[in-house]
Amino acid sequence: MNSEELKRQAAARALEYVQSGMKLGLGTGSTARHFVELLGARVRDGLEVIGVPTSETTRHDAIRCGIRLTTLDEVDRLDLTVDGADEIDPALNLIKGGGGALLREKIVAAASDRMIVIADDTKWVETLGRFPLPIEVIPFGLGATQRAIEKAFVACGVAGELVVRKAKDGHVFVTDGGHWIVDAHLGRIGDAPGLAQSLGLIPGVVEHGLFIGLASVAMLAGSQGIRVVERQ
Ligand SMILES: O=C(CO)[C@H](O)[C@H](O)COP(=O)(O)O
Repeated sequence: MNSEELKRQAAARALEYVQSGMKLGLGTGSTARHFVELLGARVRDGLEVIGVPTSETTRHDAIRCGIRLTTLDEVDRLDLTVDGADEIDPALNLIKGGGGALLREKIVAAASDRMIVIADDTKWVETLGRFPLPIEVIPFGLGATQRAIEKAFVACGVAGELVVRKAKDGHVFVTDGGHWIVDAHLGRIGDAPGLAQSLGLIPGVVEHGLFIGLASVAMLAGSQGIRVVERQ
């Protein structure tokens, strides 16, 4: 089975948790797109849900699939968010933001009673950090922000290169919120909650891709089937 089929299987399993009447957070990325497409098919069969997309890309996908949309200004809490991840550790802490949507993804996940992470099992790691950690920053004062990030790294016992993310056309990648992303190549993050806290205090850092304590369940698709891991 190829990786797209595995992602679709994980998405299909998450769909089993969706009930009519739910308010849903709709994630971003290739795995989340499978979920949106499968959800759209159920909506066309009569399932009644309303969704909040985590990116402009997902908003367009959801509209194409016939899913009714709302915003976090119009609804208070969401019942469930289903999203992908770049890395998942045994505590269900995540690295997200490979697709650049980490800010809206975190706002939506934090407004949800439950977050299900869907992925193929290559995303499962013992310790976060092999995947470069996305940090969304304000372009103004980038040098000062980067120096503050490096200081936080030293205090948290990690080190690695910071690279301003570029789009495919070679220009700086700009997020849906108009910010930039620096990817931190750390290799290993021993204390992800500690680093998350330190990065959150830096002026100029809008958000970072460490999702601590947000995911309740992970659905990991592999050649042996789907492993469901619940947060302890
Ligand atoms: O965080 C994300 C986007 O910001 C994605 O969920 C993450 O990058 C995983 O993407 P994919 O399912 O394509 O591997």
